[in-house]
Amino acid sequence: MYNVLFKRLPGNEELELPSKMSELAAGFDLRAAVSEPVTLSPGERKLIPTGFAMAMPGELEAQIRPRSGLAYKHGITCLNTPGTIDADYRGEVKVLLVNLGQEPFTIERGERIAQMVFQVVPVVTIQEADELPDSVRGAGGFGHTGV
Ligand SMILES: O=c1ccn([C@H]2C[C@H](O)[C@@H](COP(=O)(O)OP(=O)(O)OP(=O)(O)O)O2)c(=O)[nH]1
Repeated sequence: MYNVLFKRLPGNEELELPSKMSELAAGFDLRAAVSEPVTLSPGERKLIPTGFAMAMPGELEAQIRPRSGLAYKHGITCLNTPGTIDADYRGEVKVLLVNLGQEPFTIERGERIAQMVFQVVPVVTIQEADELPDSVRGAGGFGHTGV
């Protein structure tokens, strides 16, 4: 169990904090903190504020992921999915949405636009090496086993 601190940014006191829509949902839904409705034309991308900043334990990251309903029905997704929120980031969490649909899409204040999933990040050290251990795959990749 991890405890994450959320701080509402000024002007967003009434906005609901990220929340799970069911007990076992993996993601906390994020709400748009836009001051007025924002429209994304087809192909357009915009950085949408969430109205909060946070502090999580150092071993965690948070991933910003699209909501499947918005993607399926309207072609709205996160351009940089999954967006990475670093444990030491104290700025406002933002969501980079893009409209891959055929129609303009308008985002209203408070609308659930994406979800945030927390993950433990393994501690990794980088060690330079002249040789790498053999493996069955070797250097094969990018479809070398067939499509
Ligand atoms: O969807 C996102 C992605 C990132 N961030 C914030 C939190 C994250 O910790 C910071 C930096 O993100 P990232 O490392 O992906 O960006 P960068 O392009 O490498 O920029 P930087 O040089 O600031 O690390 O921006 C968001 O609010 N939303």
